[in-house]
Amino acid sequence: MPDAKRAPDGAGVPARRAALRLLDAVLRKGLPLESALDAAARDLDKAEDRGLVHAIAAETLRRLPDLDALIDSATKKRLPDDAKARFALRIALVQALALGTPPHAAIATALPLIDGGPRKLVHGVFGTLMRQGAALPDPPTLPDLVAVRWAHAWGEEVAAAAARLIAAPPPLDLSFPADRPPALEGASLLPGHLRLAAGTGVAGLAGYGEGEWWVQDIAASLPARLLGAGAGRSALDLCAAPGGKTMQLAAAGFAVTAVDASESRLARLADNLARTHLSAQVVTADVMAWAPPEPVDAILLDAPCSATGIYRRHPDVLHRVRPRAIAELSAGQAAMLARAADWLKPGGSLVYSVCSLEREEGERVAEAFLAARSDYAPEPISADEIGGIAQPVDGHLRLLPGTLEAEGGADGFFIARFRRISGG
Ligand SMILES: C[S@@+](CC[C@H](N)C(=O)[O-])C[C@H]1O[C@@H](n2cnc3c(N)ncnc32)[C@H](O)[C@@H]1O
Repeated sequence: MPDAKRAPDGAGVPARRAALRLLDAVLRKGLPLESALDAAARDLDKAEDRGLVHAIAAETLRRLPDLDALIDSATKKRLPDDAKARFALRIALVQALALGTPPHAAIATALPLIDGGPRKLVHGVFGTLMRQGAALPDPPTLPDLVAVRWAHAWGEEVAAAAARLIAAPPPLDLSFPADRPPALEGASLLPGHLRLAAGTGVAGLAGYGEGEWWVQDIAASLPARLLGAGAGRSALDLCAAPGGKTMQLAAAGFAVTAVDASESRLARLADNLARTHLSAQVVTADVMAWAPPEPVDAILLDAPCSATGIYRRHPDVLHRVRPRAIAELSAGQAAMLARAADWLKPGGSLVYSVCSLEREEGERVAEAFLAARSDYAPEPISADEIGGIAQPVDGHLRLLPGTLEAEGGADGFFIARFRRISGG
């Protein structure tokens, strides 16, 4: 409802209001950035305005501890975390210091967000920081909880690499059938992979409409590769949408059944298959309630997870994923893996993957699975299978920040492969 007392918004203000709503949805309500975007930007029609809203919110989330430290350095009394004045200052500062917005435009479009609140204070803090020549540090500072958790799990150097990788936008990785490389310039780190510069627009790129390739981080392309060639073999792709791995499996020749609980995400999977002229049987179902009609030769379970491994593209995970959620997800992953394991033929391979940087969702799930299932054995992954881009640990792949850093990095992932040795 329009606020009767509020002056009409000037140019650029609705996008900043939407950015404030989006940041509030992530930081106060704990919602994922991507799923909160539509509601937050509901009154913006132009794609460029929505793009600006996303850019402001995502960059604020990447730089939050440093933005807050600047704000705190210039206020006598600390502004509460959820104060509108703090949100408005974050939005103005991130634009002026990281997104190249002229400072006068950054503050002019942020002040109306305060609606009768402490405009003078916000104006004063912003002005002081600009006069002082305030800058954001490089690399950015990780939120304390994440820095401590990752340093504890993986060591200080990995946490430091994660901070370095937040500063630079990730490159654009494409996947395609290995025997049909697209005519594009880029670095190929594996067969069926091409890496293009960060910021490359997808829609205008040659071959998109023709379905010659799909966007997929190189780390996310590894699980399907580990199931090998598919001619004459059946595969279940569990938790499949939007279908990056389904397309890989179909391109490798598997007869794929792609299962996912989300209709909207499966609609994207169907579009992706149509665009790339690949085929799979698509099933809308909860993996915990569904079962296949007969056992299959290969299974890929890309389980729902905290997604902390994709913090570069989805920096909201740095702020909203808490240990309790990780524990709950881990229990769900273990239950899904136990169920899926009954659907594999003896001699078949099962790949379990999560885009998570938490041991609880990776190593711990794999260990507990092997301890509980005498019909399964590890099927160790070798570095040669993945072109040496990472070194397996105990036969599993653990991709940490720092992997391929000189080439632009890779998402954080855990991937394990098991072989069914009996039963079925
Ligand atoms: C990590 S994403 C999958 C990404 C996908 N494998 C790809 O490569 O494009 C996890 C998926 O799990 C699905 N999911 C979550 N819980 C599920 C359940 N109980 N049964 C089936 N799918 C589920 C979500 O809808 C989501 O699409």
